[in-house]
Amino acid sequence: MHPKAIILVGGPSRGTRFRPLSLNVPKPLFPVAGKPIISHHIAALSKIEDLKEILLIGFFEDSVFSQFLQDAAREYPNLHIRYLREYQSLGTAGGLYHFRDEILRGNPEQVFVLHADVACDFPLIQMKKAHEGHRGLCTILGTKVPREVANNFGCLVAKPDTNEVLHYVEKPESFISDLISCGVYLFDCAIFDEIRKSLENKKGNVETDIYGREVFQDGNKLRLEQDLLRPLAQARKLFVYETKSFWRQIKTAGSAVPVNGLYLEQLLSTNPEKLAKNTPGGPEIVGAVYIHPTAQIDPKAKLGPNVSIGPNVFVGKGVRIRDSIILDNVDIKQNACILHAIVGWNSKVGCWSRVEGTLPAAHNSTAVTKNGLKVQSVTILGKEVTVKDEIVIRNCIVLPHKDLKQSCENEIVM
Ligand SMILES: Nc1nc2c(ncn2[C@@H]2O[C@H](COP(=O)(O)OP(=O)(O)O[C@H]3O[C@H](CO)[C@@H](O)[C@H](O)[C@@H]3O)[C@@H](O)[C@H]2O)c(=O)[nH]1
Repeated sequence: MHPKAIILVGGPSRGTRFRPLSLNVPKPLFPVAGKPIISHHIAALSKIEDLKEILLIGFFEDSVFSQFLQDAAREYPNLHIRYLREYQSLGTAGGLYHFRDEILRGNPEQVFVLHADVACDFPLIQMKKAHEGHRGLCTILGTKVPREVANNFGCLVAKPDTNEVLHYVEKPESFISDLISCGVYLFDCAIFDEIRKSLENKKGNVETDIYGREVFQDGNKLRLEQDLLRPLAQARKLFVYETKSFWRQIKTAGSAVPVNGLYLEQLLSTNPEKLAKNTPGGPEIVGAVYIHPTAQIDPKAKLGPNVSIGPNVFVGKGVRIRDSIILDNVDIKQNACILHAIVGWNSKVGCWSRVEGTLPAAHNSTAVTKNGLKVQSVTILGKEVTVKDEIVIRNCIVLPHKDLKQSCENEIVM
């Protein structure tokens, strides 16, 4: 079987919850565990036999992905990776339909579709095996989540013996199931006939643009979930493959911290040579820590677990960093402490200062409630923020280019 793959990368307007980080980098390219979010998708896809082509579909400007595509071509010379731009947001299935000729070129039999904003170990080979063992048109990756958060996702009710999906309900109002869709699918290419059918059902909402292309009237995008998966479940053509391994959405900027930790933990068991080690005369490393080769870490610093340090970062004597992402060119002066935080590009943290979020993030949430108010549990410093010596920044989001001269807590610093 010869499959292709699509990564739905979305577009700029959807990155608002990812602020302030999305002001400087589109979310799909934000680095977790030392590489852009979608590089983790591509690494998993590269292991599928006979998969030669990956299409990123979204509505960012073309230039956004050009450097990334050049780097990916060097890393995966056998994969053809391209970006296809929707002229406007067409919805999660609209882009698939719009680019159907590109997708079907070369007659693939199957197509993987992956949301860019999820993190997991992408058990694609196992999904493919399961898919080829049943008569469905789609196998969807599912996972169990705590009951109280299940309604934020696409919920699945499946037959336990056959994994056939009996009901699919997108973000239901009341509890239906704790088995949810992970945003990772494997479709037979016959799915394009189903998309055509659901398009015909929406016919009243379709117009033809000046180029003769079918477009959906604004607000009537073609949605993979409601317009395709739900009817597929009704027709008994949808099956679930449940993962017992980690899975997490990346919606808010703060959610990058736990995702970074999950990918680092995965590296610890699969490729520990990519992680930092304790060496004589080196800094103290606890658990899974990634350090870019160009970063300079004082031997008296202590890092980890769950820390990623980007290129050209300088970490001074006595610094303590845990559960954090430190982006390129950051300068952390001696005895500073960074916990549950993201420190943006070119920022500076002064001596003896603390930049911290108070709690490890709960499952699929980075907000905690204090006196009835929602506060951040991760502190995020945007690009080029300066934190003066001996101050404490706790549970704050700090927009780029701010100069913090006094301590602050539970604030959005604009
Ligand atoms: N190309 C393109 N991509 C899009 C568009 N709209 C969304 N996306 C991409 O599609 C993915 C899903 O985004 P949302 O539409 O925001 O859906 P959601 O709230 O994340 O929920 C979806 O994902 C959950 C798993 O993370 C599912 O549980 C849920 O059922 C649903 O499929 C993201 O990667 C997003 O960038 C679009 O118009 N065009």
